[in-house]
Amino acid sequence: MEKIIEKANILLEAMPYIKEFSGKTIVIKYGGSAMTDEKLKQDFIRDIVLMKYVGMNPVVVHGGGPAINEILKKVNKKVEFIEGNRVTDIETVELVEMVLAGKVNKDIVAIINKNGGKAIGLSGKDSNLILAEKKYIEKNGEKIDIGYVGKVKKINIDIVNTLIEKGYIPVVCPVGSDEEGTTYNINADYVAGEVAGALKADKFIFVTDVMGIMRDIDDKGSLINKVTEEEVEKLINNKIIVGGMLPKISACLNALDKGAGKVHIINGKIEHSLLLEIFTKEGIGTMIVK
Ligand SMILES: Nc1ncnc2c1ncn2[C@@H]1O[C@H](COP(=O)(O)OP(=O)(O)O)[C@@H](O)[C@H]1O
Ligand SMILES: CC(=O)N[C@@H](CCC(=O)OP(=O)(O)O)C(=O)O
Repeated sequence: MEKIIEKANILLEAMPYIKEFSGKTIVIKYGGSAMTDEKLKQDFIRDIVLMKYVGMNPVVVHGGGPAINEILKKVNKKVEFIEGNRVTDIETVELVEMVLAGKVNKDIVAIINKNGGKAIGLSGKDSNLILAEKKYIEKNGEKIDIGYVGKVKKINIDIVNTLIEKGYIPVVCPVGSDEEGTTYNINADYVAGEVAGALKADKFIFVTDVMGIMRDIDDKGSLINKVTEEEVEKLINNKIIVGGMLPKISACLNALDKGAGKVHIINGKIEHSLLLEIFTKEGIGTMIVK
């Protein structure tokens, strides 16, 4: 009996958060590194459906870096990143689109639907959601060409709003095109930041494979619970924040600038991390503030 009463208490604990976020938009960036365990993936996606059932409006932007690497290895193509962006030749961009808009996107959509949600998969090409332009990397005063890598020029968010209004869960993959129809591979963190900004999302959550921003990757105790823009700049200059965390930080700050509410980075390798972030006072991971 006590155990059952305890369950009721746990449900009640969630009530203030259900109230706070009911009707609110929550953008979730689901990183490829957090998708690799099938059980965690199923649980994670079920939690998104639960959010919808209690009245929130989740919007998913996903990556899939490891799945792209796998395909590239199979066809003996080199995997190379410069400052968090994949060097993407014409053959690679076709494979990226196949993997992200095809397999990865539709897997997420199918799991949401299997659990009773109504998901719609979108690439940036659908309804011109992501108008892209070629991105160059600036390094030591030089402009480096990394191929078919894009940056977001404009987000046409109408289709996402329409889907939310109709009760769907939009699932967006980071492939876009320019005015001529050229396809670009875009880092999913940047796309998520732009989508969160365009929606003025009440919450924007990065789900990745580390606890959050850490002072030392090997020391769980070094997790930073809350960080300001100024502190983040110091951490970048001191090379504490490097690699895959850099585009996340830039996307967080961009989203905050454009009017997103609370921004968090959490660990998708912890069971039900999303629910713990949303439905508990303590939350988990790192919160980024301006
Ligand atoms: N200070 C830091 N704290 C935590 N992670 C960091 C930090 N600096 C760099 N990272 C790296 O960022 C990675 C997350 O980015 P990434 O691999 O691109 O994930 P995703 O697929 O979720 O986008 C972590 O696995 C970690 O290696
Ligand atoms: C240009 C660029 O780097 N695009 C990324 C797109 C996928 C992605 O961002 O996936 P994660 O979120 O899992 O890292 C790539 O090709 O890997």
